[in-house]
Order: sequence, then C-alpha cells, then structure tokens
Amino acid sequence: MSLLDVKGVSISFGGVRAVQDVSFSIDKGQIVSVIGPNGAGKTTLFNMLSGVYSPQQGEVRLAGELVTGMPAHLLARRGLSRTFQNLQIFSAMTVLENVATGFHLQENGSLLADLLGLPSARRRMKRSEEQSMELLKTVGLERAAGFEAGSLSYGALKRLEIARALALQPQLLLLDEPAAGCNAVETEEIEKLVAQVAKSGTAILLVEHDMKMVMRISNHIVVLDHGEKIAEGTPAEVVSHPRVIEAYLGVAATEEATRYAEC
Ligand SMILES: Nc1ncnc2c1ncn2[C@@H]1O[C@H](COP(=O)(O)OP(=O)(O)OP(=O)(O)O)[C@@H](O)[C@H]1O
Repeated sequence: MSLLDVKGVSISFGGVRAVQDVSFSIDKGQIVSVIGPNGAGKTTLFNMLSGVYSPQQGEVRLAGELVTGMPAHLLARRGLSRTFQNLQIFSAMTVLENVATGFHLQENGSLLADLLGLPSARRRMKRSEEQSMELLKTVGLERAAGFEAGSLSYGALKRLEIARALALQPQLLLLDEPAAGCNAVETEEIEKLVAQVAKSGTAILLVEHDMKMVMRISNHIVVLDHGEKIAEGTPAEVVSHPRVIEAYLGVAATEEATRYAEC
C-alpha cells in the first residue's frame, strides 16, 4: 500500500479544466515532484491534496484511508503538512516560537491549563521548545532561535517554514516551490534539507520550477500539461519522453517567437 494514492482527481473552474483525471502514488520516504509548463495545473493539484480545494471527481487516500477533500487541519492530524509558496511566517515572533506554534497545533493540551500557566502546560511548553530546537538544528537555524523571524534572510525563512511544517511530524510533506526566489547557495541548502528529510522517512511531494533541483533530487516525477498527466517516471525517463519534450519545447518556441516579434 502506498502512503498517498491519488486516483483520477479532476477539478474545473468555470470552463477551465484545471486538473483532469490525474492519478499517481507516493511511497514512504520517496521524493515525488510535479512539473509542467505554466498553467499546467500543478498548484491546483497541490491545493486539492492539501485541503484547499476539494476534487470534483476522483479520490485521495492517505495511508489507505479516504481523505478526499478533507480540510488542512484534519489532514495535518493524519500526517500530511505543507509549506506555502508565499511564506506564512509570523515575522514578529522569534524563530523558535514560529516552530513551537507547529508543535502546539499538534498537541491536545487544555486551553484552561495554558491560560492558568499550570505545571502541565509549562511542561508541555518546555517539551515543545526542546523539540523545536532539535528541528532548528535540522534546518541549520539553531543559532537564530532567539532572533525575530522577520530579520532572517529569504533562504533562512524558507528553511524555517519547512521546520514549522515538520513540527507537525508529518508522514508526507507537501512543498510548494521551496526554492522560489532563492539564490544558488540557498537553493542548494534547501535541496540538501529536502533530501535529508526524505532520508529520515518523511515522504515529500514537491512542486518546483528549478528543474536542476527537481532532476537531482526526485525519485519519481509526474508531468502535467493543460491539466492532464502526460508522463511519469524517473528523472531520466521523463526528460526523454516525447510528450514532455513537446510540452516544454512548445513553451520555449513560443517564448522565442515572442522575443523575435519584439525585436
Ligand atoms: N481559482 C481559479 N479560478 C479560475 N481558474 C483557475 C483558478 N486556479 C487555477 N485556474 C486555472 O487553472 C489552470 C491551472 O492553473 P495552476 O495555477 O494550477 O497551474 P500551474 O501549473 O501551477 O501554473 P504556474 O506554473 O504558472 O504556477 C490555469 O489555466 C489557471 O488559469
């Protein structure tokens, strides 16, 4: 049984078939990437798997259980967490506090105990701070634990967002363009981190435009074009697939034609 099983999911917006009959699966510890030209349906698919949209057709199973259209907070309890392309960091909080909020979301502590500062709440707080420090070490931000998150560089913020998603102790982590806006060094750091997270057993679903990173890091790639899956396989298999070449060359040729037209 796969960790994530996506079967025939579809969604349309008005007349636009954003995602049509897409199926694929992810196993434990695997890095699976979704690629495709602009408008191919990557973000929409990602949003259907992370509880933002509910598929109009098809089903999604997480560890064998039906989770189609389940909202994000319930998915998180079942072991699926995500990061956002536009960072969702609390910039006025410290780096450590940002990660600790991830742990608080996961715990079922009593609100009254928290408000009254009871020993059980203090113990829980201490435990989540210790666990947050461990995660900050994993993402290379332990020295920045006490800094205001807003003072971090962009690449560091991206890693902080991954740490916070990891605080939910996911079996599956969905990463929405983790390297977008990062320079080469920051991209390399993110790539290493993603590989390390997968090695520890957490499966990853990656939507990313940086093709070099995708090709180096993925075990399996799903290629979308105009909302449909046109190919899937290992990096070597998809780069030599005629429909993938056509989808990307089509885009390149159009861009080239536009450039000529502007001259
Ligand atoms: N909320 C929406 N309402 C209407 N149309 C939408 C909506 N979201 C996406 N679409 C359309 O669905 C199609 C797929 O869009 P989507 O953003 O998923 O593609 P993408 O592969 O993520 O593109 P990009 O690489 O540019 O981010 C596009 O034609 C887009 O215009």
